Amino acid sequence: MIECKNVSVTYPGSHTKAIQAVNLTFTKGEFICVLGKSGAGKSTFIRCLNGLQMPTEGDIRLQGRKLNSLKEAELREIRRHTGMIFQHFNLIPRLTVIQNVLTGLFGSRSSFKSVTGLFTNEEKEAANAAISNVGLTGFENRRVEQLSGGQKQRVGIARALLQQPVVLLGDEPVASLDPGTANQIFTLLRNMHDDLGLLTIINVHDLQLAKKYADRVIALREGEVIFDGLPEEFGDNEYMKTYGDE
Ligand SMILES: Nc1ncnc2c1ncn2[C@@H]1O[C@H](COP(=O)(O)OP(=O)(O)OP(=O)(O)O)[C@@H](O)[C@H]1O
Repeated sequence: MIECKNVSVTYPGSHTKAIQAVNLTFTKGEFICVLGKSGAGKSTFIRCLNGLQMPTEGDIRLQGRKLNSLKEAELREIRRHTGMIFQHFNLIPRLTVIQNVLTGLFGSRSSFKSVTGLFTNEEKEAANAAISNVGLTGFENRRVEQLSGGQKQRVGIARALLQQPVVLLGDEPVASLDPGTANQIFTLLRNMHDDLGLLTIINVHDLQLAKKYADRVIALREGEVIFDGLPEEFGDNEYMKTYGDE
């Protein structure tokens, strides 16, 4: 479904590669966690997968289509079916839960309709269904700034759900949450993944979460893939290689 061939990214003005020569294939149905120290390249990699960051070398193909040769409109179409959730939620604090969830439709609407906030009853019903799916019924008209971190991330997930995603990407979506809430969010993501048959790829700092929820673990170190395997194969040696100081 997604194929990365020799993918490297060098940021302008940098002498080192944020990710280097990454060769990976991801298929529908896989729930993958990406591990690595701060600065290992996890965010850069995730951003490459929805075309927010273009590789400076190599190719990424999504369902056979090469991302770096697509026109902006085609890229938008791909992003429309790629849900993305973030560490800091990327919500609009002064807007309500349902207004934030409806922004998930922006990718599929004309900019005029988006800014004027005209949504059909059908779209509002779909948003309410997504809100119910993440357990936030009753909060539809609450301003997001009044919610807890876990509730905010549920809004972020509902927004992604409304996009009817094929691929779900997460950039440290539980890094700002306490361990109990982080587990609840991962349970929700895993259930959603299983119900919808998604490809899910999530960056995470917490190895225990990766081991508990993922089918496959990938570890990056200084931009290189140093582990790609089953969670149970990621032992003490792999931990040291990923997080150790040498
Ligand atoms: N916009 C940018 N411009 C220049 N360098 C960048 C940019 N974004 C990231 N980098 C550099 O690229 C490398 C990888 O960063 P990246 O954010 O992808 O790592 P990460 O594993 O997600 O880290 P963290 O866990 O701290 O978010 C780092 O050395 C970082 O300083």
